[in-house]
Amino acid sequence: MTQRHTRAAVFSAGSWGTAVGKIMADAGTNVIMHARRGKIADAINATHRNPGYFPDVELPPTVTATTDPAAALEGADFLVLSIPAQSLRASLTAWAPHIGPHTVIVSLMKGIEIGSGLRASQVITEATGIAADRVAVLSGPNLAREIMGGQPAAATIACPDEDVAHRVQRACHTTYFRPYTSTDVAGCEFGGAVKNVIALAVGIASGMGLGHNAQSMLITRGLAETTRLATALGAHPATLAGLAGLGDLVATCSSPLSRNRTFGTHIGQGLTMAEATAATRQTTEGVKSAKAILALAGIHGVEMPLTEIVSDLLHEKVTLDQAAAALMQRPPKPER
Ligand SMILES: NC(=O)C1=CN([C@@H]2O[C@H](COP(=O)(O)OP(=O)(O)OC[C@H]3O[C@@H](n4cnc5c(N)ncnc54)[C@H](OP(=O)(O)O)[C@@H]3O)[C@@H](O)[C@H]2O)C=CC1
Ligand SMILES: O=C(CO)COP(=O)(O)O
Repeated sequence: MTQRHTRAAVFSAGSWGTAVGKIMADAGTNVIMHARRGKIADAINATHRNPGYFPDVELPPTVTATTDPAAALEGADFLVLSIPAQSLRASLTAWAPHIGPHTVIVSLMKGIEIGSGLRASQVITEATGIAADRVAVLSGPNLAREIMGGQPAAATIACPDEDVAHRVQRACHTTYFRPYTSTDVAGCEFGGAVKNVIALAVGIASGMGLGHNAQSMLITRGLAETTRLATALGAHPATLAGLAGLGDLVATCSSPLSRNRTFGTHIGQGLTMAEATAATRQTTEGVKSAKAILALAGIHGVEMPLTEIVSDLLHEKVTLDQAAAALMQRPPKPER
């Protein structure tokens, strides 16, 4: 008897969805991408390339595409979700009726929902009624463009059910992609969401012409405030020192491939929010999540001075010089 191939439905065919679709196909899974646009789905089927995001990279033949959510989800072992975090709840309302009773959900999203303050995995369980132990999170230093080029990378896969995390790990393990497992879902998700805000801060500093000392200060103090928030909300501090915390923070804050860092650079160079938004074509989660993260910090009494100043800059409440002065002139304190 021939063994049935594992099947993954990847929603949607943007940068990271396409890269994870390729990883899973390279790991031996049959992948079906759900694209919003028929043009993208048709091109993937006809040319094995995604012309909207990576026209130069050939996808394995086991990657196909559709615009029909029911067809994509039929018989899926995994539903991989990779859309902007703020659109997740509304999208799930349409997709949830097609999710099978045993399908494992894998969230790739790095954002906090405005209004509810929920992490993506929490939005998924709330919007679909699926139990948390069927929802895994994949997070780490994973710039999609590098991974599409076959460059080595690692990530953390977190799920309260270790067996589920191991299943996802097996489905994503390739010669160039090395996933580790964890049960600390909150730690992974806060690491991923807050680092986008810190990458905005580092981009702003870089755009202002500030040097590596200033950028390292922001990365390090950014990690301190990420850890404060995450641990106040139940995360393990070690997770924030791992791939989904420090690892992702370093990659995103250092690389010109990061959309968040690049957006920050535009702001630091003096572009208005409208101009920076117009210059950015892809998802920039930190811009939206800053507000939600700050609200969470307020509720839980956690000090997040960098997130606060980035949020003020994004809402054009302070100038760049005022923001820099406000951070440097905070009262002296012990390092923690
Ligand atoms: N890119 C990266 O390197 C990484 C990204 N991530 C995270 O992955 C998530 C997705 O980001 P990424 O793939 O980069 O974003 P992209 O902007 O590259 O792609 C977004 C995808 O979502 C679709 N989409 C956009 N708006 C909506 C909406 N309102 N409803 C439903 N679908 C929508 C887009 O469709 P269409 O093409 O038709 O517009 C596209 O397929 C984010 O949370 C990000 O933080 C995590 C790790 C790495
Ligand atoms: O999360 C990422 C890398 O791990 C991608 O970062 P950007 O969304 O800033 O491009």
